[in-house]
Amino acid sequence: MNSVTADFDREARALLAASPLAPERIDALIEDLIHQGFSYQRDFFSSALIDALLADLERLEACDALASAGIGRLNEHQLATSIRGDAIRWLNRESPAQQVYLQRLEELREQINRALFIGLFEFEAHFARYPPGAFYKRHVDSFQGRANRIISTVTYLNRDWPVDGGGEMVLFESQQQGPDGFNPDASIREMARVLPEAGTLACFLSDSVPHEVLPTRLPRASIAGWFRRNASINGVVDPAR
Ligand SMILES: O=C(O)CCC(=O)C(=O)O
Ligand SMILES: [Fe+2]
Repeated sequence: MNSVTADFDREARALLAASPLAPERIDALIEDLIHQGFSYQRDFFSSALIDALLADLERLEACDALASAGIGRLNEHQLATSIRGDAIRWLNRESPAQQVYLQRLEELREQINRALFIGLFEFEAHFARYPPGAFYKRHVDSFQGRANRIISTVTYLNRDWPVDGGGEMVLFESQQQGPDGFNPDASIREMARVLPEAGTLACFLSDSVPHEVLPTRLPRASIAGWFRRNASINGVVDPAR
């Protein structure tokens, strides 16, 4: 093993030891998911892991490795930014922080599978940075019937987020989608408003919980992720992303 890989492994081991998940918080999250279709848990992740993830995101930003997020088939830039204004980078285990984060989410995946028998089989996630003024209009993360994204997760990385910082995620009452998907203009009841505070994990059902990100006043950092089930469309296995 060369010294670079040795350093990487040492750092990953130290971070892993510093960031255990609390079993009772996982239980609480799963209970909420069963009863209300969403959950958010403050201080779910240790400061050590959150700080390492934020440092990783800042390193990626400094080398211009984030790209404007697209939406489905719309790649017209202006149209996309009228719906969402974040820049993203997919996690790929390139740093100890990403490796440890993905390992913790793997543990969560196993626990959810054990409790709910829903056969989640993989997790994909990206860093997201919302510059001041950016938002993400109300949407659902997957289409019913074609749903391979089953449970959405959002982890926030923002230390000392002020109450007037904006950028809250608003969760709306679950809705059944029509044949054309979810109607973005229907009026629906707000269920929860989540501050993007460092260490908070939010989870919700991907195909039935509409949500939005309110305009942020400060630069806002997060990791959006999805537990997936394999979906095959017309016999073709749907690839990740
Ligand atoms: O960052 C958030 O609070 C939610 C992001 C989101 O809805 C998404 O990326 O699909
Ligand atoms: Fe979303």
